[in-house]
Amino acid sequence: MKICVILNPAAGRGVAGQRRAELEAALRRADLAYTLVATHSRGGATELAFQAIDRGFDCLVAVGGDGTINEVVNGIIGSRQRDIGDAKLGIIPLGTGSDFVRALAGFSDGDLNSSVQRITAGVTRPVDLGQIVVEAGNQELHRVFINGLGAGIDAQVAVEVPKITWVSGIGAYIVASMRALATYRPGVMSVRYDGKEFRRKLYFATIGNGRFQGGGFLMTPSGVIDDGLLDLCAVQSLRFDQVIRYYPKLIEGTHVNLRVVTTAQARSLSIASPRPFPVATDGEVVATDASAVHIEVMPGAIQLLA
Ligand SMILES: Nc1ncnc2c1ncn2[C@@H]1O[C@H](COP(=O)(O)OP(=O)(O)OP(=O)(O)O)[C@@H](O)[C@H]1O
Repeated sequence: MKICVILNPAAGRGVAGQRRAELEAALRRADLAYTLVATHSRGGATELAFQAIDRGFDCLVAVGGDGTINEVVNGIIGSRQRDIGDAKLGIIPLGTGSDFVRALAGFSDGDLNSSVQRITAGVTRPVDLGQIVVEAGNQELHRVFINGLGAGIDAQVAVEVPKITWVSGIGAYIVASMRALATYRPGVMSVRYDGKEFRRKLYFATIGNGRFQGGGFLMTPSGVIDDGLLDLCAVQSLRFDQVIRYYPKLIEGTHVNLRVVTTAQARSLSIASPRPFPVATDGEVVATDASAVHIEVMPGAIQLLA
């Protein structure tokens, strides 16, 4: 295995960068031959993944949070589709939310030694991905996600977070959620999945491959990352008092029993609205003015060192 470690020093609010020396010591202790590259900007991990695969690396290790994993996975799938090469995915989770690894047994955010051991062991398992086409303005955006997609107010939170510079960390997410709640105007959305359809005023429609989103919310409790299916959780437009009452249910996943919530499992889904809506994948904003997003499962599309 020719290993390229792709580190996002900004992940985990800079903790990933601060732990670089510790990470390299763990990799050396494990006697792993590797090349480490660090990202320099947003989206940088996708480009670094392309370059690594082009240079013959067949194992890419994403060091960071869900956004970094997402960028590396997009690099792997993009390279495969363009016949440049292919690679397995390793993960060393050093993120803020690290929602994807929450669904994986044995993974623990910040635990460098056990993450490195998993890469040394070299055992892989196939994991599903979601392939998306977003229609926004005159553009069609193509991406894949590994953990989940948000359309509506949950994506609006991802839009608001970077604007809040006067509070850091989790505080920024709380303020961003408040702002999104205060400003987001839910529109009528049409949701189609495997031949069924409903049209309703929605707060958001979330698609989960994994189970957790938004930094630990059990959004799609039936999500299984290798079942060949994606899980839908669509929440109707709510009154403020309902938001307050229902919000805690997201932590345990009991929101799925509410009448205002529609859940389903499907291989292919689409979300459309005459009112432009934001879309985020794996916590990163893809578009702020989408009119439609089409989502298709890619069963077992990536080999994860697990
Ligand atoms: N060198 C860099 N400087 C600033 N931002 C970067 C850099 N490299 C990558 N990024 C961006 O950092 C953002 C956050 O990365 P990531 O999602 O991995 O960490 P996180 O937000 O702490 O974790 P999580 O998504 O699990 O909560 C991504 O949008 C990514 O594109």
